[in-house]
Amino acid sequence: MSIRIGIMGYGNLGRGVECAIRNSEDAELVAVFTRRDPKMVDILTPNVPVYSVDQAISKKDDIDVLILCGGSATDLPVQTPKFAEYFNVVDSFDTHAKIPEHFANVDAAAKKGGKVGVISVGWDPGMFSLNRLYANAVLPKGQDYTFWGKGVSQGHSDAIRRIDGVKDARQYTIPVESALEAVRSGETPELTTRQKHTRECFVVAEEGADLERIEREIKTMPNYFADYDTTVHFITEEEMKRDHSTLPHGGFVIRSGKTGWDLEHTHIIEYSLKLDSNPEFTSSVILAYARAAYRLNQEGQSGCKTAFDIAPAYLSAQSGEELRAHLL
Ligand SMILES: NC(=O)C1=CN([C@@H]2O[C@H](COP(=O)(O)OP(=O)(O)OC[C@H]3O[C@@H](n4cnc5c(N)ncnc54)[C@H](OP(=O)(O)O)[C@@H]3O)[C@@H](O)[C@H]2O)C=CC1
Ligand SMILES: N[C@@H](C[C@H]1CC(C(=O)O)=NO1)C(=O)O
Repeated sequence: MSIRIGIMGYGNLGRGVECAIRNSEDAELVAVFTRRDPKMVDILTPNVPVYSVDQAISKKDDIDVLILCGGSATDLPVQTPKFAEYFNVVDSFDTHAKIPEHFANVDAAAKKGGKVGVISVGWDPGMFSLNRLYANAVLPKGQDYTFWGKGVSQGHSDAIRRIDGVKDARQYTIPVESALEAVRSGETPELTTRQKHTRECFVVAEEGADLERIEREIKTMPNYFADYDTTVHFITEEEMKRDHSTLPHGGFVIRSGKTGWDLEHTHIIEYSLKLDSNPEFTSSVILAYARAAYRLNQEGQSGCKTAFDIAPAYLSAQSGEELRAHLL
C-alpha cells in the first residue's frame, strides 16, 4: 500500500519531491497545495489535483505525509507548526540558528495532533548533520569542517527573493580556496565563517526598485549574509534565464581526529556530495524521511524529530531482513 504524499508549496523543492515520488516504489502523490491561484500552477504529474492552501486541512484524511516545500526564511516557520497538528509533516528548514525554536514549535503542534513532524532534513541540515554527528562521536579528539560549493544555495536564493523589489535571485556559495587547501592538507586551522566562504548574488530587480536598498538588505541579512563577504550583481531576466537556469551544488564534511594513548595517530573522515540538482537531491532525502515519518506514526510515535532522532532503517523502502541481507 503506497504512502499518500501531499506537497505544500510548489517551487524548486516541490517539483523535486514530485520527481522523487515518481521514482519511488512505495509513495504516491495525492495532492499539491499552493498559496497562489491553483489554476495558475501547472504540475508535472497528470490527474493530481492542485488545491489552494486553505483547502489543506479538509484533505487531511486523504494524506499520510504532507511535505512542506516552502522557503525557510519566511514560509516554514509558520507553515510547518501550523500543519503539524493535522498531518505527519516533513520540512527542510535550514536557518540553523533558529532550528531549536522551530523544533519546539513543531513539537508542540505535532504532539497536540498525535502526529510526527520531521524537520530540517535535506543535505545541510540533514546528511551533513548526520556525518558531523557520527564523526564527532567516533573521533571526540579532533576538528571538523564543512565546506559548500561552488553552487546555488536554495535557502539563500529564496531569502533574497523575499526582499521587496526583488523579482528573481540566485546565490552562489564559494569556498575560500586557501581555507580549503589548508584543511585538505591535514591542517586544523581556526577559521571564522568569513574565512571559509564568500557569497555571490545575481538579482533581477522589479522596475524602479531601489537597488542600493536591496543590496544593503542582502549584505546585512542576519543568519544568511551578515557574516560573509558578499557581492551583488543586478542582471536582466534574460541574463538570469540564459546564465543561471541550473541549480548545481555540493560540498563536504571533513573531520580530522586523533586516537592512541598519546593521541599519536590521526584519522580523517570525509563525506562529500556533488549535485547536478540541489532541489532534486534534497527532495530525495526528504521523501526518505517522509517514509520514516509515516512509519514512526504508524508505531504510535508523535512529536518533532530531526535526522538525529531517526534510526537509518526507517528511511529505507526495504525491510529489515532485506537490509541485513544486502546492505549490512
Ligand atoms: N536542508 C537542506 O539541505 C536544503 C533546504 N532547502 C530549503 O528549501 C527551501 C525552498 O527552496 P526552493 O524550493 O528553491 O524555493 P522556491 O522559491 O522555489 O519555492 C518556495 C515557495 O515559493 C512559492 N513559489 C515558487 N515559485 C513561485 C513563483 N513563480 N511565484 C510565486 N511563488 C512561487 C511556492 O509556494 P506556493 O506554491 O505556496 O506559492 C514555494 O513553495 C529553501 O528556502 C531552503 O531553505 C533547499 C535545499 C537544501
Ligand atoms: N540549505 C542549503 C544546503 C547547503 C548549501 C549551503 C550554502 O550554500 O550556504 N548551506 O547548506 C540550501 O538551501 O541549498
